[in-house]
Amino acid sequence: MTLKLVTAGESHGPGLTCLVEGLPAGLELDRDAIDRDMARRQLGHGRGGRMKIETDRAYVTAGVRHGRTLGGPIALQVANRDYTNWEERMNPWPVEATVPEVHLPRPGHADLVGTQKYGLTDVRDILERASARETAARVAGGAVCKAFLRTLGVEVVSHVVQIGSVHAPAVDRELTLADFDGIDDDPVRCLDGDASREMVQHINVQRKANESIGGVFEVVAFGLVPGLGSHVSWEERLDGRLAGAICSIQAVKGCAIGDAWDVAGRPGSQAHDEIFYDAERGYHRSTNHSGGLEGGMTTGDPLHARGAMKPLPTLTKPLQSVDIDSKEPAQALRERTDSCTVPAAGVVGEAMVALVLADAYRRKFGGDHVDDVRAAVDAYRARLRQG
Ligand SMILES: Cc1cc2nc3c(=O)[nH]c(=O)nc-3n(C[C@H](O)[C@H](O)[C@H](O)COP(=O)(O)O)c2cc1C
Ligand SMILES: C=C(O[C@@H]1CC(C(=O)O)=C[C@@H](OP(=O)(O)O)[C@H]1O)C(=O)O
Repeated sequence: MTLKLVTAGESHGPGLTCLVEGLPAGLELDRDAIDRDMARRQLGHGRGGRMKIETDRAYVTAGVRHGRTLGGPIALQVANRDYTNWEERMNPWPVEATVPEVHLPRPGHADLVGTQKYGLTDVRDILERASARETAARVAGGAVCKAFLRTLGVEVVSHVVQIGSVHAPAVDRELTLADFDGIDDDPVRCLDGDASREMVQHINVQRKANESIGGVFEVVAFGLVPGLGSHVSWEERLDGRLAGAICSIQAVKGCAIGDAWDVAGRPGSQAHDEIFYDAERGYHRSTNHSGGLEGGMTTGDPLHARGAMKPLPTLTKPLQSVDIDSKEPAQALRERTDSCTVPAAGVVGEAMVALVLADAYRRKFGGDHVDDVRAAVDAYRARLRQG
């Protein structure tokens, strides 16, 4: 049994759809919890004018009855409020008006290579689907995956560790779920108050200088069983699945599992997590450099996966480009834009990690009803406790 998530929709079209296929029947869903994640993705200092227009909600149109999943595909719909301002330009059907084409590709966006690949002359035919508006649909589906994980004792959270050149101080202990209480009240979703203030300042300064800003977020998952994923084939190794899911987020260019970049420069004796055993705790480790993954499998320690985001491509002082109609030099398209979305990307990262982990639970434990899954997980945990 595997889990699939598919999205459809354009940034300024009528709306977005997410289909989640492969969850068991009987899973209780909390509408408010789903919409909380939708709202969290819209937050963060550095967002642009579009977020003042949208108030995202996920409407369930299939796969759920009276708050419980039925075992079939779940369909979630998110409306684009902005569509009313774009109805002529984005109508699915022909319109009377002449809609001018966009011919100025932005360096760093999908604009140029998309028109080349698909043989299109209007950059809008590419940018509408390339836009990270699509992540609203992913977060709706991710919230359903989180509900599944929550019934198995797993929580997925995130925080921002870098904005532009400002880094949050390293934490020299394992984070706990309690550390994340109230993090959504912070304007950049950073755990350190001083760093947060500096990050906000940095965004303000860069935005004023017509710049966009990237950074790094970290997703942390608590409460996992050891042994999700597998060492036996490259496709089953969870490191690869997580890195793929995180790097699939628009503008994310790198993923680090645990202390990846740091341990690359250390001797082995300072890179690995020594193993201990006592009757009460069973096997355990006193450090977590591995980020909770060894041999492509979860160790049972908190899972840490970071995503490095490049600065957003749309600039208020545009870069050099070429008009794809006249082939003359021109400045890139200047559009309304966010200046920094690392906090939002962290929430999208949660959704993608939740999808990969929920899929890993489905692969390992199967089950048609959520009670069957819980029973299988409990039996597995009991076996591990026996040593
Ligand atoms: C939540 C979120 C919001 C984004 N907002 C913008 C934006 O306002 N302007 C922009 O140019 N890029 C934005 N991006 C990034 C682009 O969508 C992304 O750079 C583009 O799709 C090209 O893909 P690539 O950078 O992965 O190559 C955003 C990304 C995320 C995750
Ligand atoms: C709409 C969202 O993100 C958008 C992603 C995006 C891009 O180019 O990726 C460009 C901006 O959209 P617009 O062109 O309408 O201002 C962002 O606001 C969202 O996150 O919901």
